[in-house]
Amino acid sequence: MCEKKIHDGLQDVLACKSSICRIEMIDGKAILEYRGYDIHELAQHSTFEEVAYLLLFGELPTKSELEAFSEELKELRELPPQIIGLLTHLSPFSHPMVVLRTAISYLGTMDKHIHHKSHEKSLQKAKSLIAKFPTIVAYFHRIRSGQNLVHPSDELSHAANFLYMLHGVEPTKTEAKAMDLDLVLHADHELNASTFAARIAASTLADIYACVVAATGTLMGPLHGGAAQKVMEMLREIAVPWRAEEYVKMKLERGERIMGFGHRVYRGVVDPRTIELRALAEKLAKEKEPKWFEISRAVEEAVYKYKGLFPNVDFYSASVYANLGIPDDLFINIFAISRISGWTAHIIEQYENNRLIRPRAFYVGEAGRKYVPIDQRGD
Ligand SMILES: CC(=O)SCCNC(=O)CCNC(=O)[C@H](O)C(C)(C)COP(=O)(O)OP(=O)(O)OC[C@H]1O[C@@H](n2cnc3c(N)ncnc32)[C@H](O)[C@@H]1OP(=O)(O)O
Ligand SMILES: O=C([O-])CC(=O)C(=O)O
Repeated sequence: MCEKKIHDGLQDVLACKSSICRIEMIDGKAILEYRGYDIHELAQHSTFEEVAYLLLFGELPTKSELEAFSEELKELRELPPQIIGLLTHLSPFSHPMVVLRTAISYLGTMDKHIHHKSHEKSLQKAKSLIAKFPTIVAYFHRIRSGQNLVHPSDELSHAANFLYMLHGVEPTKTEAKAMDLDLVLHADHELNASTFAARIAASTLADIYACVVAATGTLMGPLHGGAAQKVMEMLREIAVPWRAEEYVKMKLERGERIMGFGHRVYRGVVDPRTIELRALAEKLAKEKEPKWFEISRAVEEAVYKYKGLFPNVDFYSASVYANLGIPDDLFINIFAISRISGWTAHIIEQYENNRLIRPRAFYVGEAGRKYVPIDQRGD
């Protein structure tokens, strides 16, 4: 064991084969593809429903396949009354990500075929989870803020329907498009921590709900999906663009991390999603509140100046969500609403080409100690 190299944080370790998401650095530029399709093209032309289909089935849908898939999702949106009951019983002060993972677990108790892992059954469960995530998040938010539930609309897309259920009014075209684009950009990202957690659980042949709970819990951490909420806290603290440089300098001098910057894979290169999200944040800023985007730009410049780091996917998401009227503590949930499509695609891939994931640790503790009976250990 001693001579073997320890891959701290599993950096650059290839842990499995996958045909879902490709990240490659070519000529100093990052390429990101879902199932071989470039993220910029998907951002420009596709919808979340199309991308979810692509991730799950491996191919872009035909028009009729997309219609059927979208209809299926619509039919699966409503929650069983037991889940609504659960949402009303949970503390309104719980973090909505804790609520989401609790609701997923509860959904598992209601699935009579929880352990079935055939391709067809797993796809069915995946579609149900993708369809229900926005409803869980929107219902909990309305319950905790004492508002009536807004039931899913059959007329609206996945993204537009989420905003409708959350706010109780139909979003404008710009808002619906912005939400949809954000969901497209967050849908998958290879072996990020939450997807890896899902795959580890899947590799034990645990049920899909257990895998998704593992992923949801992992996404919540501030070094992963939790960063977007922290970014918003930072933007609020900075409050005006001219304070950004001084704030960043002070944080870096104290050895603190700036949330929404740095990435395990995109080192010294721009995350392609940032380009799309920055443009989206700018577009919304022109039509709505410009402040968050202006502060974000100033932070981006300062972090590059003092640390040479680029923003990651969580950074501009914050100002996009703020301008869509989404409360700060729902930011991670929005990530999950999108990423459930990637998680389930990876879980299915793991089930179908499985080997238990079980690395080793390099032991650094004491060895071969002699057991001392408790009455001989002193006080
Ligand atoms: C959806 C997502 O999960 S995207 C990531 C979201 N997370 C965040 O935004 C949290 C802030 N970012 C970070 O903490 C990190 O960049 C991570 C966790 C994303 C990646 O961590 P690692 O790959 O382990 O980065 P690592 O620790 O090797 O950093 C390399 C160098 O950049 C610095 N660095 C990395 N991120 C940051 C940051 N956000 N602020 C300040 N310095 C940073 C490190 O201090 C280190 O500097 P040094 O070489 O001078 O010591
Ligand atoms: O890939 C990662 O480590 C984190 C990330 O950007 C994501 O999950 O979208």
